[in-house]
Amino acid sequence: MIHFIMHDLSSLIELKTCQLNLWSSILLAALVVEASQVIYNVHFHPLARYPGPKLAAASLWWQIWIEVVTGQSLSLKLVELHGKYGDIVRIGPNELHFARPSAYHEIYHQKSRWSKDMKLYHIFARKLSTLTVPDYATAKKRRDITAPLFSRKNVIEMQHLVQRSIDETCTNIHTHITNGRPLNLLYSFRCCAVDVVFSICFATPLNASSSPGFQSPFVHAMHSAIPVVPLYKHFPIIQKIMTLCPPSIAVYLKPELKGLVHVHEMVMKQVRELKSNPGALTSYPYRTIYHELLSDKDNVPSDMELRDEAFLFVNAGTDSASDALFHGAIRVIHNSDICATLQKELDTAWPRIKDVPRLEELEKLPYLTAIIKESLRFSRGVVQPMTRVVPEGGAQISGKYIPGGTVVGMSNIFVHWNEGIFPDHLMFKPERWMGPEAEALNEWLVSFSKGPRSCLGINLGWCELYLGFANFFRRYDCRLINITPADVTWRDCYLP
Ligand code: HEM
Repeated sequence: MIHFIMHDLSSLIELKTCQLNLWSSILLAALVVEASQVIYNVHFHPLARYPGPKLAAASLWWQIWIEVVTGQSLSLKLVELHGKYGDIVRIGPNELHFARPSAYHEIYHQKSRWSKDMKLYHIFARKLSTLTVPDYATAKKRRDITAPLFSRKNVIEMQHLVQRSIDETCTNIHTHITNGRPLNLLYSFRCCAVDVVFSICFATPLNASSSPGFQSPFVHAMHSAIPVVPLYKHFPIIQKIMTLCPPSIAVYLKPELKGLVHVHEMVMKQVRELKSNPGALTSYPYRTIYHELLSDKDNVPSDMELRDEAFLFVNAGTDSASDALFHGAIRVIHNSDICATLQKELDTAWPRIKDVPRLEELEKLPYLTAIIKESLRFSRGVVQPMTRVVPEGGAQISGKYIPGGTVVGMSNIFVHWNEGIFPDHLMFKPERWMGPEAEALNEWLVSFSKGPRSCLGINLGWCELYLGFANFFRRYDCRLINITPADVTWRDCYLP
């Protein structure tokens, strides 16, 4: 008996030792592979001759350290790195970042057919949308479908919808004023912008602009979801798990997401109704994205494609426009001379408050136009380098040959903060956009990006900014309470 037990015990020990040996061999093999990869990346990779932190060249963990562990802004870190290493910096084993402004036009140029780098663009849970489709050809087809909705002609026709959301925002602002309560400017602009997207794109009201205190649960949810972007960028698995998580559990884990879940259900309901009964579109008061997306009977998008496209427009159209309004407005309010000059121009062009001018008239106002451009320059838009993949055969960027397959990008702050182009770049100076030399400056306003993947909603964005600034400063005299523009800090999470 004892003999048998001893025998079993020794086989068990042998098995355990064997398992242990197996695990240590696997671990050792993994370490050898990783170490060889690091040696290859640093010394033999085609990008090995480009300067930059050795750790960044060695492994992706350098970016994870910067963005996820220490919570720094990649774009701000890049300012420091370019100061040290020059115009081109290697910021990943296969990634280069550029600082010379002319490189912006070389990467995001109109003739470029370069793909988006999915390491960045998978951060969007909505994979099937125009923004997240990586290759040029597929994206072009997708863009062409909804482009008529965002053409200048259509935006001019539909501007009353933008004005309607602004009027609703102003009614809510009025309630604040009569109750003597201060206004959360960022949230009021966010609510207005999201309502514009809902009315133009879906012909469905969200009524965020009327929410008490502009505390729309949806806007709140969107805002609280942004800081998680760097984590999703580097650990897509976490995002996948969160996407698969049933809404009730997601809300239980993060109650702020309630508004997002509600809107998700709202969008899905509209999508399912239209898929089962496309004829219902004839009862809509005007054309929406669904009219365009469902127009090709031979190529009907899936429910998921429709949902992803819908969410793209909400995401793309909300923060960008409202951030520009916010950053511009606080700077205008902060500087009484700028504010007075703007209000004088608006009072002259818009003498009777009830006769609201049209976009076409506002576009002729030079100071308002200059305010908008300077606000766009200050608001940063998509601040993270929008990464693209250099096609086979390579390309010339910043005077250097860049091999095919390299991921390249440039944050817009390297253009908008360039002293040579924008002297005193940290000062809000609308005048820089006026006068004889100002025309040449337009090429350096890159908030909407450039090239075939630049902003599809640019005309709508401009419309919101013209009507938004004009209405706000024609109707109200404001002052900042317990805050100056310098107090507004930001962190790069794709958007600021
Ligand atoms: C001031 C307002 C806006 C700014 C500054 C802005 C900026 C941008 C930027 C920089 C991109 C390129 C993103 C990238 O490649 O990573 C982009 C793309 C896009 N924007 Fe805007 N945007 C604004 C408003 C809007 C609006 C109102 C809409 C529509 C409702 C919109 C729809 C889109 C779409 C569909 C794309 C994807 C284009 C593509 O990938 O081919 N944007 N926007």
